[in-house]
Amino acid sequence: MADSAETRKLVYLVTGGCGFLGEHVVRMLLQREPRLYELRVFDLHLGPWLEELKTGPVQVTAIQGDVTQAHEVAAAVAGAHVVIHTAGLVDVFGRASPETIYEVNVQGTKNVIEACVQTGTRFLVYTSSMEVVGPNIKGHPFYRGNEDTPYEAIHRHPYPCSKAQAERLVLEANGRKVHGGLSLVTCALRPTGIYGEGHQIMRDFYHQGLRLGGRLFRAIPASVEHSRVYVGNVAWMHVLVAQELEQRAALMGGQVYFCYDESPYKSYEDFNMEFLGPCGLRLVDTRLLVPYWLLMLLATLNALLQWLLRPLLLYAPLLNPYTLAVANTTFTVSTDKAQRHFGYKPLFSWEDSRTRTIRWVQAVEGSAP
Ligand SMILES: NC(=O)c1ccc[n+]([C@@H]2O[C@H](COP(=O)([O-])OP(=O)(O)OC[C@H]3O[C@@H](n4cnc5c(N)ncnc54)[C@H](O)[C@@H]3O)[C@@H](O)[C@H]2O)c1
Ligand SMILES: C[C@@H](CO)CCC[C@@H](C)[C@H]1CC[C@H]2[C@@H]3[C@H](O)C=C4C[C@@H](O)CC[C@]4(C)[C@H]3CC[C@]12C
Repeated sequence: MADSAETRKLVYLVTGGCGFLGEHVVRMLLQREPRLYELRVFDLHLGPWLEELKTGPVQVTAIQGDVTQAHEVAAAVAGAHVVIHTAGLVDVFGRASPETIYEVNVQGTKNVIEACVQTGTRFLVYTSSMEVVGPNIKGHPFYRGNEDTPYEAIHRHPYPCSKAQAERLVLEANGRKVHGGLSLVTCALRPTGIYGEGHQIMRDFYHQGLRLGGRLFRAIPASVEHSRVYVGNVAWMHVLVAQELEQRAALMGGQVYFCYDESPYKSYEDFNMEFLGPCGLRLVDTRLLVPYWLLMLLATLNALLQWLLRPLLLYAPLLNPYTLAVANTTFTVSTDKAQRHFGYKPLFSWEDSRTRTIRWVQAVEGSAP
């Protein structure tokens, strides 16, 4: 497509644009949205990599800001055509207080919605999560489910509760009149566990394996399957939704879409080994599964230690009763809703996604944990 000033007229805002997913969304927009005139990247912590993007044809505006501050959000949103709201506090490890998680995930999302209404921005894409659905506190499996599969979505943990509340707010806002009299069009994307370049938890597992002499110990039975999705495909879905919302407002407005691709269904650990294996780690003899009661004991002990040590230091290991429950419950998605509604096809094959992630883990090798 011609790269003329006439074709470039849209202003996009990406909140959380310097996070794991946000950075991929930002880069994907620059590659795949030829109508882009200005790209605003809003984050609490701006990445130095943004500088290198400022030399291209699109005006990249870095905005250091906090979604919990309504005036900062309103200033960033004013004049934007589309907002992609990925900013969030992703914490299932007890690093932040429940109040802070709600403040960022729920109040932050309210602020984004109100800013759209006040300033006349019509298109809002929200990054929700599979956790809005499950796994639930009863540990019910969600097997090859889609957006319409009945499931008891009951949660206690602040992260899924906050994402569920925020998603509801976004969907309820669909159709609200914005400044200027037109209607707001919103929708929510629900990624399953995202992986790929920049995935902090993968990095943590890798360093843990190195510390254990190149070994990881299987904790979860291989039969417990999870859906995972490559970050590049999640970013691509966000860009496609943003591009299609105007033309297909009646169909897509107020809808939710799981994020999916061709990544295989596997247990969380077996899936991670697809990348960590080629980087020299091995999962110790599959017959020597750590017994579940022992894991539960360790997880509970970790939670207790976290509570006891809180006045002195932050102790937030990967294993706690909540992460154990999530890891130990099947949650797999099988749907084609995104394809039917806006023509989504994964941009990256499983082989591409795997190769890119392995290359990234190999580059992480030697870097500080
Ligand atoms: N990582 C996953 O597996 C996964 C899966 C499903 C959904 N999600 C959702 O995707 C989104 C992005 O997650 P991620 O994995 O990239 O996390 P991340 O922590 O890497 O990115 C979140 C970004 O939001 C920013 N942020 C946090 N608080 C902010 C605030 N108050 N104001 C402005 N910016 C703030 C952070 O600085 C960070 O750059 C989140 O909304 C998360 O709930 C993530
Ligand atoms: C029992 C441990 C022994 O190896 C393994 C613990 C693994 C857990 C740390 C992760 C298992 C499942 C992950 C979650 C899932 O992939 C989906 C998510 C949704 C998203 O919105 C945020 C991240 C996460 C909650 C993700 C977090 C890490 C796990 C609990």
